[in-house]
Amino acid sequence: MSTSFPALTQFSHGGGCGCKIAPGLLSEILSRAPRGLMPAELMVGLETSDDAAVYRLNDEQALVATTDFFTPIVDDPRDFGRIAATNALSDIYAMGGTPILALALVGMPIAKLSAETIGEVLAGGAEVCRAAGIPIAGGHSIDLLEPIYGLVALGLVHPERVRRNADAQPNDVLILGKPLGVGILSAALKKGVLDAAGYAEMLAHTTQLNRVGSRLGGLAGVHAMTDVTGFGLTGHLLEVCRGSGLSAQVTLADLPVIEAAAHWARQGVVTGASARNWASYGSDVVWPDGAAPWQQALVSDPQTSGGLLVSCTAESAPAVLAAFHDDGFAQARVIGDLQALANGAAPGLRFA
Ligand SMILES: Nc1ncnc2c1ncn2[C@@H]1O[C@H](COP(=O)(O)OP(=O)(O)OP(=O)(O)O)[C@@H](O)[C@H]1O
Ligand SMILES: [Mg+2]
Repeated sequence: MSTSFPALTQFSHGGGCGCKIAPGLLSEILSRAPRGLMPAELMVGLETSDDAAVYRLNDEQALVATTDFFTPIVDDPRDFGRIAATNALSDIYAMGGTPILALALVGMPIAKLSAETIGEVLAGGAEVCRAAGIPIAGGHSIDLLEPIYGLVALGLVHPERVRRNADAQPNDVLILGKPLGVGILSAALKKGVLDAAGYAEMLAHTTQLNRVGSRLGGLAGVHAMTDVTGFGLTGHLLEVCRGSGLSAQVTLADLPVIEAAAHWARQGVVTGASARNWASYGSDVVWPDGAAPWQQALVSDPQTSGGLLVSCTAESAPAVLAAFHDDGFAQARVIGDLQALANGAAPGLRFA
């Protein structure tokens, strides 16, 4: 961590994916906008809150398009740039796609931050795009009160390898690629109680590219995929359930968890966004009697640059887990499954 730059989180009211507008309010806002055009080539649009738009170019190729930007979640400018870029590319991988190019989105308080500091943020983003094998081919930059950074990301995917969040099938198992808790670690950082090892762990997870998604899109048993970000595991899994018309069961004891995050959550160190997220899930979530409040904070914890959530057949689960493990996602594991809806029941999620 460099010390020669001003601490970036002092400029942000809430960092990373924790500054996303909560799902309930977002859908209310979006419902007020007139419905846009729906060309036949648009394979994935707004309707199921999916990770990216997908537009069929020809029989072999579809364009995947997404954008993500947010305020600083860490103090170090280069680390902030790396995390934001890794997060922005994640939605391409979550559709089964491969990124081809990015544009940078930059808003910075230029009276408070030097060109050198802002340049470090951009260098962090450039480092990640280079690792992902793509150029940053342009962008847009404005003077703003709070720093924001992110990317427009474009990718390609074979139309048959597109993995929506709405195509999960009954009896699929659910596999989560990264452990939960980076939001809790960011709350500990903001409180000044996160040690160097905790910071290193947060950075390791948030800068790990979800590249394995391109490979998973090619596995026949993989029906649906999304990435877990600002709405927490519960929010993004509910998007899968609603889009697919299914109910989910998740076993709390099977969740991969960052140990330091469990420690801080038990002490009550959590983000404000987790309570907002929880409130927005409403009655679609059944919570077991006796489960601890820190576990509730964990399943609603906003994950900045979180893991892929895969819905696949039980037969393909070993191959999915092997792909994750090969790609360095050591803590990927099965966390639950999906079932058809009972007569008249609404899509929902039950924790056990
Ligand atoms: N202003 C907006 N206009 C149109 N669509 C929007 C707007 N803001 C958000 N959306 C859409 O709402 C949905 C929000 O769902 P969600 O946050 O899970 O998406 P996401 O892009 O996968 O998030 P993340 O980038 O954090 O993974 C997405 O489909 C997104 O494209
Ligand atoms: Mg997403």
